[in-house]
Amino acid sequence: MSLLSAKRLEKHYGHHIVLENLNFSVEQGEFVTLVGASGCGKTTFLKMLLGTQAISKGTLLLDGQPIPNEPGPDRGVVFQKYSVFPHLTVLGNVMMADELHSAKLLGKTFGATRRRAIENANARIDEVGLGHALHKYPHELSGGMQQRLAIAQALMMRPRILLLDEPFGALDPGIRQDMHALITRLWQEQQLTIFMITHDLKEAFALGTRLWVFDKTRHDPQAPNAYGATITYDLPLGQHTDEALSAQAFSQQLAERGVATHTQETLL
Ligand SMILES: Nc1ncnc2c1ncn2[C@@H]1O[C@H](COP(=O)(O)OP(=O)(O)OP(=O)(O)O)[C@@H](O)[C@H]1O
Repeated sequence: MSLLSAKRLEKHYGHHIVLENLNFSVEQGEFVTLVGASGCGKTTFLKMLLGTQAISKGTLLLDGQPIPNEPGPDRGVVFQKYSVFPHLTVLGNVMMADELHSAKLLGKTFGATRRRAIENANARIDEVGLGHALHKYPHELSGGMQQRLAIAQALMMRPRILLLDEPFGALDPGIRQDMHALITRLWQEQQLTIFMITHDLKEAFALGTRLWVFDKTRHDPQAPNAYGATITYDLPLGQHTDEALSAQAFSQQLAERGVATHTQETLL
């Protein structure tokens, strides 16, 4: 059985059809990169996987069961910005992920349970290379360090699925390379299944094992919200290809077919 699967999945906001006819199955350990024009519904898709947006039609299954319509410890998420709490230290931020979860089950944690949570938080913080910054606040961290913190927070509950919404979009190219190495290491070590939105096709090729392009196949100029985007390309990505060249060739192919994504602007 696939980890995640969808059949004729749709998402509407009122009369606005954002996504339609999504069909896929994803196995554990895949790294799916998602590209598509701004506003085509990529974040909405991640929110359905996270459980903060309900599906409108069709099926979306996790382990063969309808995906719960609330976030759970099996799914972690990192957004481009503002994922961390500004008034909490690095340790406080990562502990918060545990506290939010435990509070739902047991109320506040004490004693041995809390000590275990602190040990767990320290381990996650070390994993992302922030062990030296345990008691710093987010405003004292660089952009890259803040995203490392957001990743540690997302991994605190040991999720199987990690959802990344343009997590490196605001970072400088050099820092991005470091973050690519980090996310690749965590993906491999923790056997995560990752869905990552990016506007950078080179990044999509460099990190993913599979690339999805979201686009509309039907348009009505009189009613722009009548049709939603779907997955128009589902491309397996080789691990040993020249990512930059492959990304450029694919970008040209998209341009020839009139698929508008931001990615072409950066590549062509
Ligand atoms: N909660 C909401 N209620 C109503 N409409 C929404 C809601 N969230 C998103 N939308 C609309 O759904 C469409 C898809 O938005 P979404 O953020 O999923 O796109 P996106 O592909 O992630 O865009 P970007 O690449 O710019 O982040 C947009 O038209 C947006 O305005």
